Amino acid sequence: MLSEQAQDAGQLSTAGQRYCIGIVGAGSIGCYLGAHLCQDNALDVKFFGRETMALELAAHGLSVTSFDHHSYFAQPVAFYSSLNSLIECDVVLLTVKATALVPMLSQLKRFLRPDVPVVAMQNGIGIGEMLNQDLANPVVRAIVPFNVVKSSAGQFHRASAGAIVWQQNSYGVVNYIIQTLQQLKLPVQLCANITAAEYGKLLLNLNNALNAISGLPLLQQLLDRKWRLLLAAAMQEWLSICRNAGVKPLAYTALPNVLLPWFLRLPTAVFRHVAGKMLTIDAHARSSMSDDIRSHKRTEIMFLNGAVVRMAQLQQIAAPVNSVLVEQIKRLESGEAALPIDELLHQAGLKA
Ligand SMILES: NC(=O)C1=CN([C@@H]2O[C@H](COP(=O)(O)OP(=O)(O)OC[C@H]3O[C@@H](n4cnc5c(N)ncnc54)[C@H](OP(=O)(O)O)[C@@H]3O)[C@@H](O)[C@H]2O)C=CC1
Ligand SMILES: CC(C)(CO)C(=O)C(=O)O
Repeated sequence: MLSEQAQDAGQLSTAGQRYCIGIVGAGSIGCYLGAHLCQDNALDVKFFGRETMALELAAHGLSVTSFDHHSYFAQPVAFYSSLNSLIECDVVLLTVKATALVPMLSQLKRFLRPDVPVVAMQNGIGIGEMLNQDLANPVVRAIVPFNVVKSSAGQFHRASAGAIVWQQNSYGVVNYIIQTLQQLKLPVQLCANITAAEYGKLLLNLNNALNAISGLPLLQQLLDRKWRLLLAAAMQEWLSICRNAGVKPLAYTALPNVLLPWFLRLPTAVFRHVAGKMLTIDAHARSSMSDDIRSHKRTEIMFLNGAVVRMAQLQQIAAPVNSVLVEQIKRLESGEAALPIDELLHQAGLKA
């Protein structure tokens, strides 16, 4: 049964079955989505992740909040630091970072039943292909457009807006999850052309590296024209590659993608005015790559700006701006400082 709030919104059915959902990689995105799904008593939600997270959720419960004031609390949370219980799952929401996929694959192969759909929620391109190469299970892609940050022990906060894009699919359990989230006021969008959805999200994620290099909160970084000039140039490179590849990236903002670079180059006062609602983002939000750098973790750079550089090489064109960004993130990963913005603009051949 769904909670009262969800029941009010319409009819859902599990056809009498109690679905068991595995959230594999219970961090920001996994805990945020999992807390929503725990509101539905027809679902048995199991979280798989690190022991430190298990202890944290045992002590504090799991709560989620959002910039739009929707909040949920879940306790007790069924948390496992070993993956053995994956065997019970009817579906997996795979929410580890893209960098953790390879070691995770062997575990999934070992414990998952072969018919169980795996929903891959990573940022980046080529994720579905990578999983399909090594995993017999069906893979469904889903793309999260909003930002989630851990705000305190056991608490995850959605800091920006947007509907999760789900690849159209025929798996009853996946479609049940989609409807449940929608009824719990977490917007969803179904998409037949998942390549377009991935490519469109990558356009926005090109800012993850810039945000990490700047060390600033997203809002502050976006309100600085020098950083926007770099982002506009990085986007321009990716849009040219998409055009050459014959893919029209899905738009995640109110503006058409092709206008984004122009829009970013506007003077800040005009940008702020025109952006209006597009800048609905908490003052403290940062990209997930910025969080990785601050916690000394490996970043997803090779799945983002690194993928742009690889595709540019395949198309035999240059992507100097994204190459500079990859280089800078590698510096940060190895503990060196990144170059100042004026130097970056210079290296990228741009003038402020
Ligand atoms: N956070 C955000 O705002 C957004 C994130 N995304 C994307 O969603 C994906 C997930 O990101 P996010 O939730 O931020 O990542 P997190 O790092 O917060 O969560 C992943 C969790 O999985 C754990 N983990 C990794 N490998 C294993 C393993 N083998 N066994 C158990 N636990 C494991 C990690 O632990 P440890 O760190 O110790 O390895 C971590 O706690 C990424 O691809 C990201 O780009 C997309 C949109 C927004
Ligand atoms: C939501 C967004 C675009 C925020 O930067 C993101 O995908 C991330 O942080 O990884």
